[in-house]
Amino acid sequence: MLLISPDSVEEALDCAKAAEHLDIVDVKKPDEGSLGANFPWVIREIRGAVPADTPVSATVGDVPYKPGTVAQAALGAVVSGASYIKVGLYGCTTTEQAVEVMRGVVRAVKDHRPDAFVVASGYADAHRIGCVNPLALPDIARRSGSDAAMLDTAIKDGSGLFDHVPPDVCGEFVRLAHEADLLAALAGSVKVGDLGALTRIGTDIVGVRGAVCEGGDRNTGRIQPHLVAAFRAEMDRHAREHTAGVAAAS
Ligand SMILES: O=C[C@H](O)COP(=O)(O)O
Repeated sequence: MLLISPDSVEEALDCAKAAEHLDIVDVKKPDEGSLGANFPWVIREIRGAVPADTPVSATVGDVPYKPGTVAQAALGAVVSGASYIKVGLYGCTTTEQAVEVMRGVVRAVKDHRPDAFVVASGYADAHRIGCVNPLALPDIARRSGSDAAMLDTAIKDGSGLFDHVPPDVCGEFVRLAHEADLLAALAGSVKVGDLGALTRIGTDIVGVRGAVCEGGDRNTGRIQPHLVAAFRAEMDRHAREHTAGVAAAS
C-alpha cells in the first residue's frame, strides 16, 4: 500500500486528485516534527475532502513518554475522523515505556472505534535521538495490541531509511512484524530507487512525502498528483517483477 502525507487541506485535495494511485492519506504537520500532529479540524476537513473509500490516517506526534497525554491525543485523532492512528515513540527510551504508551493508545482508540488501525512507529535514526531500537518495534506493537509496526526517520536532513537501517535489517524488521501478525510500514525520505528493495523484503505500507513533492522537497514543495502517479507506477512495476521472479523460481 502507498501512504502519502499531505500537510494541509489544499495538499489533501491534490492527493484526492491522485486518489486512484494511493491507498492511505496521512495527515501530519511536518513543521512540528517528522510525525508532527495536525489540528483536529484539519483532520476533519481532510476526511471530508478525500474520497470516502480512501482511509485517512493521522499522526499523533513525535510523542513524549506520557501515556495519558498520548492516549487522549490519539482519541482526538480518531474522533476527528482518522481511521489509521500513527504514534511516533520519540520520547520512549525503553521497550517497556513504549508498550505502556501504545497500550493506552490502543485502548483509547479502539474503545471509540473498534475497527480503527493503530500504528506504532519508531525511528530508523533512533541512535541520533536516543529512543527505542528500530528492531524493537514489532514486539512493542504486538504486546500493545497495535496493528502495524512502522519506521520513519526523525531527522529529515537528506538521509533516508536505508542510510540508518540497511535493507537486510529492514528485511528482518518486516519478518518480525509478519511473525507477530502485524503489517510492516516503512518510510523515511524513501525514493523511487528504494522501491526494489522495499518490495523484495515484503513491505506492506510504504510512506512518502518528499519524493512526491515538487523538487523532492518535503518542506517547501507541494505534493504533485503526477509524481504520486509515477511513484505508484514504479511500485506496481516492482511488485509485478517480484511476483514473476518468485513464480519463475518455484
Ligand atoms: O509517513 C511518511 C512520511 O511522511 C515520510 O515523509 P518523507 O518521505 O518526506 O520522509
